[in-house]
Amino acid sequence: MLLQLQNISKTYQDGSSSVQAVDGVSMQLDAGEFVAVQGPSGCGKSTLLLTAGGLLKPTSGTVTIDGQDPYSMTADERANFRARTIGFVFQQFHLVPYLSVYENILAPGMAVKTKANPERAQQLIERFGLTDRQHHVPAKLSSGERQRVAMARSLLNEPELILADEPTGNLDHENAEILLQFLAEFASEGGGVLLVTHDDRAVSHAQKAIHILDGKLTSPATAMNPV
Ligand SMILES: Nc1ncnc2c1ncn2[C@@H]1O[C@H](COP(=O)(O)OP(=O)(O)OP(=O)(O)O)[C@@H](O)[C@H]1O
Repeated sequence: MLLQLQNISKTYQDGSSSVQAVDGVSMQLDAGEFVAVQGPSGCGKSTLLLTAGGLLKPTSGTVTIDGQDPYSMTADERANFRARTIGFVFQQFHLVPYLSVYENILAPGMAVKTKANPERAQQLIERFGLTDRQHHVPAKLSSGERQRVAMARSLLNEPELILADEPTGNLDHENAEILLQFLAEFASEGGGVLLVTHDDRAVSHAQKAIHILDGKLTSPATAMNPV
């Protein structure tokens, strides 16, 4: 099993008030699986994804990625483990504005010193149709191109798992389809994909859809269109 969440809860403490964003979520994801978690704004999707990705420690519960608990590691070990194991794709792309396409794609290699890999960055640039754009900074790109850069970057270190937070949120239909097909392809080649979204298009590419409401899963996984 690639990813396992056991009874995950996350409460944000905001002064004297607290918000329970995730409330007792358990789920698992196997290699080769593409699972979509769907729910309305504010229901805890991003919190769940950050927790699953070793970026936000849950208040209680256990996260296991590839047999390891990222929150039992030191911060440095966890950062290295994340960089080797997980690719992240976000709605807002999170590209470094002053780096070129090529440099943005190569950036995660810096986090994993043994894997900095210019050849792989070039292969990804070609695969994602960015050859003519590789020396541009993100501001010169379309939204679809920016998300393809983010997708290429997420693949640099050959992760086992991709975690995607509303990745189609800023894309038109054609670019959303391109992105979702890449995610489906990644899963069909043996990777795991966990996508959180309210976009029905995204869900139709997943093998399973899980619903979340007020921080709780509301339905068991149901089979969608098999990839
Ligand atoms: N850092 C924070 N501090 C306090 N409350 C937070 C924090 N981050 C999120 N929340 C609250 O936790 C709840 C869940 O937020 P979260 O962003 O996980 O939901 P979401 O389903 O991803 O929403 P959206 O689809 O709008 O991005 C919301 O009530 C939100 O206001």
